[in-house]
Amino acid sequence: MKISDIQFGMLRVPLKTPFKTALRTVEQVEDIVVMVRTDDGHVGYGSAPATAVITGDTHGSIMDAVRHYISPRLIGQDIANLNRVTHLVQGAMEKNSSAKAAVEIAVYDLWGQLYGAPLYKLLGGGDPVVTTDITISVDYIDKMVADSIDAVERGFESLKIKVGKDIGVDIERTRAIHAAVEGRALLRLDANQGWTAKQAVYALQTLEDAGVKLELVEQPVKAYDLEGLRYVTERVHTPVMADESVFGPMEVIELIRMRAADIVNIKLMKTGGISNAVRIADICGMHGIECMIGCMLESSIGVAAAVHLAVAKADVITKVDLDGPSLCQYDPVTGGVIFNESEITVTDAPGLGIREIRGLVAVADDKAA
Ligand SMILES: C[C@H](N)C(=O)N[C@H](CCC(=O)O)C(=O)O
Ligand SMILES: [Mg+2]
Repeated sequence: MKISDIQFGMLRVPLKTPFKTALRTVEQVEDIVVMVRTDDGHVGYGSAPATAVITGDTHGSIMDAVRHYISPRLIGQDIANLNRVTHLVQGAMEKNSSAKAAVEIAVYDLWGQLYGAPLYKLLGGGDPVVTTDITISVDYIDKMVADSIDAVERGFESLKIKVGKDIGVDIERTRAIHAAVEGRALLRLDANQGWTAKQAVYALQTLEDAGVKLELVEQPVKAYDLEGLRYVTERVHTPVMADESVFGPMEVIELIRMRAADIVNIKLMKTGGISNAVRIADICGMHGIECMIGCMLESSIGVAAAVHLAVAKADVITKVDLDGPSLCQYDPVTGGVIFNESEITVTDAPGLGIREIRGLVAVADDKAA
């Protein structure tokens, strides 16, 4: 099974409600879909959103990276040599993690198809169901409380509450949601870099003193501020999770060396795909550090790959934030992973199991090769 061609499509899916964080507001998912074709007629699917404020990647940069740097190295490569192929993807250029992720996801899809096995089984197997949280966008307090109650009534047992806009209002937001859901859901805060280290300690200690128990706080300070992250981790009882501060394995090793956080958020769009995500899970497992598997605001194509990884690495990946598809008005993908609110189930279809993607629009000059 040799790679013969790589093509693109654009997939847009409207959200149920705007997605708002300290970094951005988005009204629809917009993914570049990568289709890797082989000489024996198979196609592997991958995708990447343009999360420029986090990864630096745009739709244009994703397509340019695949077209001019990654694709020329892959044409003619045999999918059976998975490690060689992923090595070529990772070494094609610096950064551009979303482009690398989209291609790697498609390659792993083909690897599963080659052996007629679902990806999670090739990655080690596991129980085929995972439970995700759901994001509560940062907004007026009443709106966030209403969204939280609605999510709990829909069966979500963990809420990922977006904060990081205004420290005083963030404390009030969290207290109001805590009071409204009355222990019916775990509360995770994600400040998306919106606080200083001192603000974070103040906010978290205030909430702790008020009896607001949080499962964790995600990325309280700027991505580059590892000292600040450690400052917070050392001063609060609430477990601190690194998200934007860590992309690949080397950054995770440094984070662990510094003891800067308690938990690591693995996202395929940061790691450049599955090969480095597996490495991170293994590094964290060796050091007794728990991981969350997260996603960007993206469609069920890329998230499906993250679900397979979560199933196979459930010993280390103990927390799941794969709610991208749940935030969409519909799932354009047929086959593969089944997203049903908080419950996500992998099937035993080969690879990712994707049979059809509705609404995929061709992009001009779509040939990556
Ligand atoms: C969608 C997911 N629950 C989430 O919140 N991810 C964000 C970044 C998503 C984005 O801006 O596209 C995060 O964990 O920071
Ligand atoms: Mg985050």
